[in-house]
Amino acid sequence: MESISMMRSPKNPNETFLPNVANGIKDASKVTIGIIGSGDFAKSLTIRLIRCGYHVVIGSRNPKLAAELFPHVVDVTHHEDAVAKTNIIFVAIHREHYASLWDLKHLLAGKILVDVSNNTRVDQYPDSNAEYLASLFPDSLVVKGFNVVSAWALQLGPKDASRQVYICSNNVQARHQVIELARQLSFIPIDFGALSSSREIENLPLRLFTLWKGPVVIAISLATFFFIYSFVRDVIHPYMRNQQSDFYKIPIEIVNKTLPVVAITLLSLVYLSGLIAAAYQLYYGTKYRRFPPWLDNWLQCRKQLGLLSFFFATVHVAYSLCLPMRRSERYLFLNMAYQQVHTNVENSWNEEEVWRIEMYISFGIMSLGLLSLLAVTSIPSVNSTLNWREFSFIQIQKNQVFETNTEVLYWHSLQQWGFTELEKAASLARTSGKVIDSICKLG
Ligand SMILES: NC(=O)C1=CN([C@@H]2O[C@H](COP(=O)(O)OP(=O)(O)OC[C@H]3O[C@@H](n4cnc5c(N)ncnc54)[C@H](OP(=O)(O)O)[C@@H]3O)[C@@H](O)[C@H]2O)C=CC1
Ligand SMILES: [Fe+3]
Repeated sequence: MESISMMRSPKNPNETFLPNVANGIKDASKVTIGIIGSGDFAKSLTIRLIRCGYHVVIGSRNPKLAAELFPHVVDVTHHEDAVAKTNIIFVAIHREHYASLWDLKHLLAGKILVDVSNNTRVDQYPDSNAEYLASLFPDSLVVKGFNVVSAWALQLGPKDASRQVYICSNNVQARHQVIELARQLSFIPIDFGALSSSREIENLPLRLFTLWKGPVVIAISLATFFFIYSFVRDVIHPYMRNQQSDFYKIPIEIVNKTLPVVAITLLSLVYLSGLIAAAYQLYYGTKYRRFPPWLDNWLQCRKQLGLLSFFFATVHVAYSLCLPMRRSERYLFLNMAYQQVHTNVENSWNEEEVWRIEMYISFGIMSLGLLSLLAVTSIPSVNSTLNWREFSFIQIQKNQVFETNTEVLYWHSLQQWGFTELEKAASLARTSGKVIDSICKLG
């Protein structure tokens, strides 16, 4: 079968490798892909390439030993031999070993070298691994890519893992060939432009929930604060004052009091950032001025804050549904009934209280429904089915209804907490927010 190795080796590095295919790699069965290294990544990539119909040649320091690890259809050979047989070579070894390929420099000239390496720390070296490879082999066409897929994900196939791969190179043709190859391997390639982006691509797998850190810390801090406040107010205070032991309230009641306040506060933080951004633009009279970094970060975290709010609200609903199941609730209910009989009260119906609670519960359920809708539309696969107008409709219209519900619930929560002063402050903040919002709309 014809392989790339049989083709003329290009003298000019800017020349395309696959002269018989105008738009990159078209017929996989005629293409041989080289891989240097026989480790985990090399093995998984080989399996994926073979499944997609490619020929694979492995370059190893010890081909005899390495051959046992690969399917028999794979050509496992020495580095020189492997490099001579192909024009697209994946460098599946660690950065520290790049220099060991120095002797192959003349053979690698004009060939595409795909750097798949990762580091163990963000910005570990002054230059990225791909830039370092390019500096070692200036006559080769270095392309960065595939480092965000693990060996495990490569083997599993496209079903169970993230499909996006980020690709960059200073040579446009080489970049497009690797992009086409990624597409044929069922990945979603994302063109990151020049090789200078490789540092960013190499840092991607090392990021650990970057956008989640701030919101999670805020949520935990709020939860801790409100939990302690509630514990002191509803358990410690009655105990110190009347020796009344209400410690049974800790696992459910105190937790359930904390959850909705955290949910609503987090949701307020989602809207507050937008209001501050609007005020900032009004103050400077332009929308072209960059927001300060803290506000920029806050605006970027809105989705995470919203989802955390949804989480707290959902858990609150589950806790609330369990409230009547508790043994303590049954005792309290019976005691209340007895007290009523004792004091000869036939009907303790309180119209105002009944209406208030009915309304709160109804608003609560509606808010949760709307919050679920917002959470669902923030899922990328759902989000991508909406056009910009539909998305704004859901975000703006639903938010407005939601804000009204939230206000009622906020009021209810704060009343429960006895935050009279805070209540006034919150009301003032909301009113000023609305004024700013209206001015923005007029503008
Ligand atoms: N494993 C993974 O999930 C992922 C790995 N990567 C990247 O892929 C590259 C390979 O990773 P992985 O396969 O896990 O690593 P392994 O340690 O499993 O394999 C590395 C290979 O490098 C070769 N090698 C070892 N020492 C030297 C040396 N001194 N000189 C030349 N070659 C040497 C060996 O091949 P031989 O003995 O045949 O020469 C070895 O099999 C790394 O850069 C890694 O960052 C990227 C994404 C995910
Ligand atoms: Fe509630």
